[in-house]
Amino acid sequence: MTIALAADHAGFALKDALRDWLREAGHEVLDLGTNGADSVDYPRFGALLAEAIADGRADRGIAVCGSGIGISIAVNRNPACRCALVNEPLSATLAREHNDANVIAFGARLTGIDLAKACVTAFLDTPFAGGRHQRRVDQLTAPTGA
Ligand SMILES: O=C(CO)[C@H](O)[C@H](O)[C@H](O)COP(=O)(O)O
Repeated sequence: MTIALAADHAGFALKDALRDWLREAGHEVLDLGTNGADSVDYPRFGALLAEAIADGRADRGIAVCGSGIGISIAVNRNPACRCALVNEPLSATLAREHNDANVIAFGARLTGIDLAKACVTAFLDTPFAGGRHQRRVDQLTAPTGA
């Protein structure tokens, strides 16, 4: 499984820490930037991450900005992505079980590295439950939304 990561300037340090931790654990990682504290715009990095999911370069994604809000909105503009903003591990577990989320987002100004690692572990280890949840996920991508 290849995991893509992207962040704006507010999220790059948490993104880099998660990238290094995932690589040390043996995961294939695609780092889409940004790679420093110079101010950049989260829509661009959210779109880069979403495109990597949509074209198959990555199976899962992790998006980080200051609050996690802006970049999760940006990722979710791409219909290939179901991005969940998470602040604690149960949300990451439910995002997988119920929503088949393929991207999670963090707010680096709100969530520390240890909590983020626990969320990522839940995100990577939890399968989609299917069943009634599949019907609802299908509705997310249906042309009418119904
Ligand atoms: O999009 C956001 C808020 O919804 C992110 O937190 C951004 O990282 C934030 O807006 C960046 O703010 P800054 O003052 O330009 O660093």
